Amino acid sequence: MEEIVTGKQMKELDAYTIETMGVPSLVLMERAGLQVFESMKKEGLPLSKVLVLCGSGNNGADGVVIARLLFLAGYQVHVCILGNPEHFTKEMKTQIEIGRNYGISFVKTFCVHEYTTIVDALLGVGLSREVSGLYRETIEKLQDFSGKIAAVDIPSGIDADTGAVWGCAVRADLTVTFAYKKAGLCLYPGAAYAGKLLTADVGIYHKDKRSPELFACTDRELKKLTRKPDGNKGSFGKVFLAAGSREIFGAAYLSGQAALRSGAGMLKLCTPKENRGLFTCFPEAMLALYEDAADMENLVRENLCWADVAGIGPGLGTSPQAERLLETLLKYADKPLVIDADGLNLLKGKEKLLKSCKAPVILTPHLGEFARMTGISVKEWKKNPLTITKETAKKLGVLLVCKDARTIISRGTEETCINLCGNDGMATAGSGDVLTGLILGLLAQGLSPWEAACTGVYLHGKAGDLAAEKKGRAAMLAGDILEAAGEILKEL
Ligand SMILES: NC(=O)C1=CN([C@@H]2O[C@H](COP(=O)(O)OP(=O)(O)OC[C@H]3O[C@@H](n4cnc5c(N)ncnc54)[C@H](OP(=O)(O)O)[C@@H]3O)[C@@H](O)[C@H]2O)[C@@H](O)CC1
Ligand SMILES: Nc1ncnc2c1ncn2[C@@H]1O[C@H](COP(=O)(O)OP(=O)(O)O)[C@@H](O)[C@H]1O
Ligand SMILES: [K+]
Repeated sequence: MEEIVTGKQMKELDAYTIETMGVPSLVLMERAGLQVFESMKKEGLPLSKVLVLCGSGNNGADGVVIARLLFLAGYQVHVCILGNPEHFTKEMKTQIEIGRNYGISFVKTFCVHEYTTIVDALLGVGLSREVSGLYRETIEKLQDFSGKIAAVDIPSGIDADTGAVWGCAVRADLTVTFAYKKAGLCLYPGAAYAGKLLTADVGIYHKDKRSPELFACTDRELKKLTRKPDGNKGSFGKVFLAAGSREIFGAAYLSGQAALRSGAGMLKLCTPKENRGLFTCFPEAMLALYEDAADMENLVRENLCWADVAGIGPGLGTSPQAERLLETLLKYADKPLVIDADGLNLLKGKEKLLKSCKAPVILTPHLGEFARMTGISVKEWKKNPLTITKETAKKLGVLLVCKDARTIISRGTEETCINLCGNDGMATAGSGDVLTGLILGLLAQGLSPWEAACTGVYLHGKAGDLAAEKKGRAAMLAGDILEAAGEILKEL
């Protein structure tokens, strides 16, 4: 997994490295500047004439280092320092003095069109208020700039914790962030302002390995998924999935296929009797058919005995049968239960039943479903997604997967997972059904609910990226994500 930090945590780590480990602040800064300089070259930014815009804090001081390194390498470079000299940090004063000794050019005014690349070192993780005055005017001027922009640590104007824009912000082509990704670079809109995001090691260190509060999955988590050579279909797990309705059949098919494609041994689909004929195209699935609400109790209890994991929701509809099915599952489930789509819509008013469920419950709402379920608007969630997801998970006593361009996963504890892969091609009908199936498949193979949710979302995102590569973001279908998930697991 990859740790992600807030601005405050980053400042604490900086301070620890400097004060406890004894690494001078200027050493960290030199490494930071060098990493940005090297990245700009490696990424092929046009460096024939560069302007470095610096603020009065240490982000600005990094900027002066970058200007010096460019100057020494023979590039034409100008530095413009904004901000009140009375507020310069001690490192900033030192860097200006060193820069003067080398003879780099400091300018007071500039015309953006003269430059091929601009380095944004105005504001870093120390941004503390709305951007106004000269900083704002300067950031607005960059909107007309047709060259490339490289941001130091974080695009100026982006909140390091939430990704929100403080009045206005720099739209970078490249952001080189130090030591850890900042939460604000992972959440939208900050993620969009960052452009290509690189994380650079500058020597930040902490003796005590803390478990991260916020993290993203990486391929390392996927590589933990192994098959047992002597396993059988029982040992790879049995999935019971209540999905599909008279009107909708495809969702059950996609979800069920995803459960099997992610490696589950057996699948039983619980669906209305009149759907029987439709499933001839899905011979791998067993069927548990129901006719009316009265059938439910025995059917659910028998199948819960058989299954290792249960899911409900994709294409389920909101009929009285569907509602009864959900209630019965909540009443009797003693194995992990995943609730998605219409299962979530039917949950409204059933908080008590949900809380009394003996099984670990995973809810996978997209933001519309989340808003209907909780009364918290999409706008409100987007302002503070990490905290709201955590508090809602805690309040409901569930593991919550809030699906969005950056899906957030919480079980109400201190640790939160954010997914950094995937793309807008995944905003296509049935994509969420595939995710439900993947999580079920991983649960069936023995992953804990937390591992299955975090790894399942990551696998889904990776599969979305592979599908986009093959079919294009506009043309890809949920079925392509499903197929790609299988290919990714094969590559492991
Ligand atoms: N040695 C280290 O620790 C290392 C640190 N590193 C680097 O340091 C950066 C953090 O530096 P930092 O803490 O000095 O904060 P920074 O982001 O420069 O901003 C603070 C300044 O901005 C000002 N200001 C704030 N809001 C404003 C607004 N809206 N509009 C206008 N001004 C505003 C604020 O002004 P004041 O409140 O004093 O008026 C203050 O002067 C970090 O991102 C990384 O790049 C790396 O080199 C690695 C080693
Ligand atoms: N812009 C995006 N970037 C990355 N992932 C996305 C984006 N839009 C949607 N997704 C992902 O696609 C899936 C859509 O799920 P959902 O809305 O439930 O689809 P459906 O109900 O049609 O099955 C979610 O996992 C979501 O995180
Ligand atoms: K910056």
